[in-house]
Amino acid sequence: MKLLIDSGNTRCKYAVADETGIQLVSHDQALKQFNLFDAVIYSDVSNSKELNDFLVLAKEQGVTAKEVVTEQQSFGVVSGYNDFKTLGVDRWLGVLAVDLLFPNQVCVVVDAGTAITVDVIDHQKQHLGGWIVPGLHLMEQSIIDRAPKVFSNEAPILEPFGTSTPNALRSGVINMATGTVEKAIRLCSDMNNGSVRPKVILTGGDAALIGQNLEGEFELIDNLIFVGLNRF
Ligand SMILES: Nc1ncnc2c1ncn2[C@@H]1O[C@H](COP(=O)(O)OP(=O)(O)OP(=O)(O)O)[C@@H](O)[C@H]1O
Ligand SMILES: CC(C)(CO)[C@@H](O)C(=O)NCCC(=O)O
Ligand SMILES: [K+]
Repeated sequence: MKLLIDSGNTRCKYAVADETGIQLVSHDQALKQFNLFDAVIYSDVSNSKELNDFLVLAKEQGVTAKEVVTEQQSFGVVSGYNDFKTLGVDRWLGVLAVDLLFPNQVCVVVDAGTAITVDVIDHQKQHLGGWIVPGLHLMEQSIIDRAPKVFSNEAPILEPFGTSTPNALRSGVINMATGTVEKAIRLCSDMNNGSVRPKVILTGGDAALIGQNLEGEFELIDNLIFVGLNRF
């Protein structure tokens, strides 16, 4: 049984993997079950303390800990970055996950967390590169911090066009995100003579919200990064 750890920008997430599949678990559950694991597989974009605590524990108990990092090529998937090491490992894991789940299909992978990232893989396992934009929370907060009259509230409502400041802000940032994803889908279709709509895979804390407002089909895969980690 393996413990998978995704150390993100805002928080660490955990999953347990065995023959039966991948199960998301809390920090406390991971800690409590630690003696059951024979390996820890992790990725880290932020040098988190929480992750480090688990690495210390693994060392103390003689459990192998393997860090997954970006490579020029993994499982036949080729990075689209000029300097492959600079691609975020969370993005690479998302690409490796869709390669496993949807082999030889053009996929647009969207990870909506602190940042929103978009990555594209073609039908020949070639990663084409992607986009990095601020996450929903970051978009809202950056304006609130800089414009004294812009504010949000507990439950802003999405409207076609916002009729209050909180609704205008929320509706605006959601459309920033969905517009970005829809543009990526369109670019991919155009690259295939408009004949193939890519498969669209959403993950991350804000994936559901973006999905609800996105045109066309998509798949929501909460544990996508862990599917990638579990390949190692
Ligand atoms: N408990 C929570 N803590 C932080 N963000 C949350 C939480 N619940 C929902 N969110 C939303 O999820 C987004 C963060 O998503 P996610 O959890 O994927 O982020 P993350 O841990 O920062 O991931 P990463 O750092 O890998 O991008 C925020 O923009 C926020 O709107
Ligand atoms: C873009 C983020 C912050 C998304 O979590 C992460 O993938 C990262 O730190 N990437 C490094 C820069 C890059 O991917 O080009
Ligand atoms: K992430």
